[in-house]
Amino acid sequence: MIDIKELKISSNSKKLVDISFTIKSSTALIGESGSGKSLTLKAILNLLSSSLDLKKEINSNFELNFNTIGFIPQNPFTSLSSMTKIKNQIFCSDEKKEEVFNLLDLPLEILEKYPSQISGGQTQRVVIAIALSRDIKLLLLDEPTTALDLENKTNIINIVKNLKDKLNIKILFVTHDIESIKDICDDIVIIKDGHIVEFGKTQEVLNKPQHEYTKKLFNSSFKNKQFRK
Ligand SMILES: Nc1ncnc2c1ncn2[C@@H]1O[C@H](COP(=O)(O)OP(=O)(O)OP(=O)(O)O)[C@@H](O)[C@H]1O
Repeated sequence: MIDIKELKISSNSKKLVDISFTIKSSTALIGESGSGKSLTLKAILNLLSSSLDLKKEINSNFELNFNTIGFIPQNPFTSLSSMTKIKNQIFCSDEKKEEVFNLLDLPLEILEKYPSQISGGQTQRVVIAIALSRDIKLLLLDEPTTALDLENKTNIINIVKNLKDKLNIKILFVTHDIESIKDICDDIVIIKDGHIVEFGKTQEVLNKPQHEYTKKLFNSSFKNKQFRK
């Protein structure tokens, strides 16, 4: 379990984020634009701008650092170097490359290609492969489906679901799109203006949201969609 006991971020004494929550297995952090999701991820990754003030206390049974955390960004297209073959952007043994490519259903021929020669969905899967090529214990996903079309979005959601079942890694999935996490994350945390307004088991919160903000968020996300089980 990763216990974020205290995470406070402020800028010139303006409070931007003040939250605490736990990641037992897979947690979704949901909120509208500007609610503080990216700042939270950056703080966990130790990538917060030095102009911001941070108070952080996280308890976990492993050290949170570059080797133990994998990060999947919103836009995979800027993550890869365009002039370098994909095989030279993954730093692990050939056996490990093969293992993660098989896990992500990526053809091995892609290793010999340049990023411009593969599709958007494949690019996102390569970015996930790079994260999994290290022995990570926590996977952070920052709206990983935003830049993708519906088919690739469904694909990535299925892949992350599969990873969760197959690998012993914890997941923190940040998004404003509830649809993308409902089958992946066991727990859900709703964030508004840097504060948690509601949290609980995903299905329970989806079926019976308590806070007005959560209700509004769900209604706008799920207009005309059948999502509750
Ligand atoms: N470096 C910074 N200095 C000052 N304020 C900042 C800084 N970075 C972000 N903020 C402010 O902190 C708040 C939270 O920003 P954050 O980027 O975490 O939101 P978000 O929920 O990730 O939004 P989005 O979904 O649009 O990415 C916003 O009001 C933003 O303007």
